[in-house]
Amino acid sequence: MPSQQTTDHSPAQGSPTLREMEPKDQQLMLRVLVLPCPQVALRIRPLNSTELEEGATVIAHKVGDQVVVLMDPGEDPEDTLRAHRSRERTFIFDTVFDQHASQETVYCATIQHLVEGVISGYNTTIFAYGPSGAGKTHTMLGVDAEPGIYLQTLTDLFQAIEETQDNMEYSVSMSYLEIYNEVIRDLLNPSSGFLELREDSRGSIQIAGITEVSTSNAQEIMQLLTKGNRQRTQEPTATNKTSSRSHAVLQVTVHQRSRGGDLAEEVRLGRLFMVDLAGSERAAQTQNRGKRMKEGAHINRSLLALGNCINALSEKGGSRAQYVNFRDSKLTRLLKDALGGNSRTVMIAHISPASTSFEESRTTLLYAYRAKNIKTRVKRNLLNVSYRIAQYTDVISDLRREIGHLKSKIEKQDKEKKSDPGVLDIQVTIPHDAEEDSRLQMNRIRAQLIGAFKEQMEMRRSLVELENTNIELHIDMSRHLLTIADWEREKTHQHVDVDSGERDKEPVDADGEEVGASEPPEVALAREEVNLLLAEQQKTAALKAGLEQRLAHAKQKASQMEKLLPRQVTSEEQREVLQLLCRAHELEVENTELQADNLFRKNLLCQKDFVIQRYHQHRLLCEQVIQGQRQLMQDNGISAPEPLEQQYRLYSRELGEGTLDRLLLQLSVMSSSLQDGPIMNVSPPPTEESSGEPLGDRRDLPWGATFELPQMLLERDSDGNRSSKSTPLRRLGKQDSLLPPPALRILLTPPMLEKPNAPGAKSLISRLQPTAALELRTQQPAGEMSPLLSAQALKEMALGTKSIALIAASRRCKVYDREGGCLDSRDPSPADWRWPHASPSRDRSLDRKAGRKRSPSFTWSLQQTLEKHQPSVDHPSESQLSPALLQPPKPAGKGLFPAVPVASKTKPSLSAHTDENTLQVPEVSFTFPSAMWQSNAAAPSRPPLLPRDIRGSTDSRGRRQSPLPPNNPSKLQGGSAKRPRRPK
Ligand SMILES: Nc1ncnc2c1ncn2[C@@H]1O[C@H](COP(=O)(O)OP(=O)(O)OP(=O)(O)O)[C@@H](O)[C@H]1O
Repeated sequence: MPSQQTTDHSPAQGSPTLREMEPKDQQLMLRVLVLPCPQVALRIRPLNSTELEEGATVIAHKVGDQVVVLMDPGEDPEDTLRAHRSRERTFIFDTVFDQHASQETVYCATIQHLVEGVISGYNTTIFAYGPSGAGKTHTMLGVDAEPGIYLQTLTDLFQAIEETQDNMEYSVSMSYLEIYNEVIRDLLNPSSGFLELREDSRGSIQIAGITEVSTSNAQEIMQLLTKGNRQRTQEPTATNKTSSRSHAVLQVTVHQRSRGGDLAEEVRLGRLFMVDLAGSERAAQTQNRGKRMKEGAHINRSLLALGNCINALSEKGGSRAQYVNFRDSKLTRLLKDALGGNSRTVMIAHISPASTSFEESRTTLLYAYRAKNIKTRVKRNLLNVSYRIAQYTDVISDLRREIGHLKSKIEKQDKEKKSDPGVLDIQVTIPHDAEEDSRLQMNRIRAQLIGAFKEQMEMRRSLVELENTNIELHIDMSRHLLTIADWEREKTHQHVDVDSGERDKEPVDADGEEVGASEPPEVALAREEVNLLLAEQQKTAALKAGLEQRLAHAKQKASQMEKLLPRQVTSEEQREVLQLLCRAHELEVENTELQADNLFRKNLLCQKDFVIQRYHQHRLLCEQVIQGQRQLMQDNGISAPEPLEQQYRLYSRELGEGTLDRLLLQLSVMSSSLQDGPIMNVSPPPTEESSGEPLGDRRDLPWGATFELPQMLLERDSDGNRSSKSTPLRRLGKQDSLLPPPALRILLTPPMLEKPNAPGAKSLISRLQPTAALELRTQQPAGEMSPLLSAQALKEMALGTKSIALIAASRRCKVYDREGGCLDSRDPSPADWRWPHASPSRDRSLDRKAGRKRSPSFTWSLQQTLEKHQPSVDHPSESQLSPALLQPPKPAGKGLFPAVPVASKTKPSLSAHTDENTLQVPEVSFTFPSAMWQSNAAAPSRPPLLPRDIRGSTDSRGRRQSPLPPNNPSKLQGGSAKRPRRPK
């Protein structure tokens, strides 16, 4: 019996649903959760009356939650000749539902967990597939007593929206269409005729002229759907009395915008497609004639096109490996994103259990099974996010300049008043109606000035917006240029292959034709788009130039008005106007600073999200490559050299421990906290009095950012699960919690500051750029705060920067040297297991390398921080880390490569594990060894951090860690309590 293996992508049993999670965790999930391929479920409907009348037997059997066995009714059990060629098939899906499954069960197991993603800006597609009469419309639409997926999804969607409505502004719109005989009809406005499909500049599919109805609740949508459904083409066929002869697509679009007067707030756009496909059918069986037959042919053609796309996409390498012809039918064009692009997709295949439907069921199962191998790349749709912090810094510096100018004017007036008391006398002698006139004139001028000021601000904002548009166009253009470049490269490769006599390896498209000769349609489209985008860019540039001219003119007018002031108003009134202007400018500066702050944060998060996504993709690719190569080596009996084997074991171990996943999780936690906490303080630097601490040490900190590590970060266990009850001591009770968090790398890209020398901008710019030092504060348990680091301390740390991994590696080697071969007989020779970069010369070269790679960012060892702030503890990092840290590595399972001791988990960065190529995230890196969390800088008398019961505990993979005497520093440090020298 051929069994077809698949991986399980169904939601983990017992894991909390998004709604049950803490809000921060929700955010985390929504950012990190990526479904690598469609979730495919199967639903088997009950036998219907016709089938029973025909005497059909049940041949589709659900086995467990994921397996279905389809028996061949034509098989003769007595036929020994065919005994080994059974047509019985076993298929594994993410979920299998039998005739007893309720609508709710189907919904909860397949769709529910994706609903929250839609409101966070992810695209989601649900489609029902199967032969005619298999139950697709029943699953999607349902009946009043048992509503289907449409209503349940929408109810949950609106509920989720309601729950987050305080912070977000939503607008939901829907459209409902059918594809009948390859034409698109608007089911909400059937009189609009046939509609066209178009691809916008972002590559997403749009339907020109479709009716978009704004709705506010699920019931309203259901009413519209019922109305639309009446318009849907339905006819009785031999297999179904109410057969849908078209593909119906319900599209719900959720626009989400953060509340508040943010200029360039984030706008998320989530699209939910719910597709009830027309039933596939066999012409011979349906006995359709004439119109019905033509419909059937169209349905089958579009489903065939869909099948071809599924086949092409599920080939190894997916859409990159071979050309996927989405353009073959309207259906595939519409579902392009759902299948191979940016969408979380759920396919629910339907079959009848009847023996009379064996062929349909078999082909449906094969079809659905193929869909499981499709890979999609899911990303969140974020719009209008401005990255132009530099623009804001310009505006701020302009405003600051104006404030300075106005203030100096006021001061000048004050001086004049003091030196010429006659001014006062003049004022006193002003007659009453002249005073009234003057007041009116004053009001007029004040109104004019404020109007001019507002106008200027509007123009400045529009300029920022235009600049953003420009950037978006630029990004779009890069995307298309990349498509073209990819194609050109592919073409070159093809030529090279042809030249080297590998012509027969040329890729073929879905129809088996060679694609080497002609350009694929998306490349042609990309070329068209580039031209359009160029024209758009020119238009934007012209608009920008016009606006800049108007702004310059407005500025000139305002300054003329200011000059006229002294002639038109009395000195006291003029003072008032100037003060008012000053105040207005100050408020605007504050406002703009807040916006810049907000943008900076968003920028940071976006970049981090992007890095995570890319990194995740890269990691998956590496895993595939490694596994593929290992398989190849195994198949061909090639044995890898020992060092390579060692590295592979280390790699597998990392994978098992989920180190990288934890890293991703922590980054996401960090970003959640960044969203809440202050990131940068753009207000003027604190004075000595206001900050309450001497300025001496901080004056030279150009970037006064304060980072607070979220408590949550400290309260995560090794699996990333949050434990609200965990306390430092409680955590100590758990071996895993002793594992120090992996390196926390925060990507901080200095904003593109176009005019760094502009007066006023300089201070903000310097604060935006993490170029010199950071004030680092960790949130200690039980409210203890480690002291802020002074600039001097930071400088020292920066000077003495060493990768903690190098220190740890070097220590291990030293300990090994001191212990002089105390490894057991299975241990390889020290040279075998010693970390290659443990030698001082190697250290130096690595350090140089690291320094080169990371410049101008900083990696500093917090161990030094501890040393600095904990002078009474002889060597905090060693006395507080697991004793196993200081042990020579023990051999792993089979004994060739040493088990990485607990200490190795203190190695904060990927680069610390091996000296092979590592993934570097250039920019600012913080390394937080566990000692940081476990130290008590303020109270050196704290009891030893490693309780007795932990010392002999097991590691995360269940291996025994050898215990070491806790209070035998001489043993720990090779007979000397001296601090080991750092590698140079
Ligand atoms: N799980 C089920 N439980 C009870 N009845 C069902 C179930 N699935 C389908 N049915 C019934 O079977 C009949 C045909 O179902 P349905 O119209 O949903 O099929 P379909 O796949 O949409 O067909 P077509 O492609 O021809 O439109 C309907 O009367 C429906 O009520």
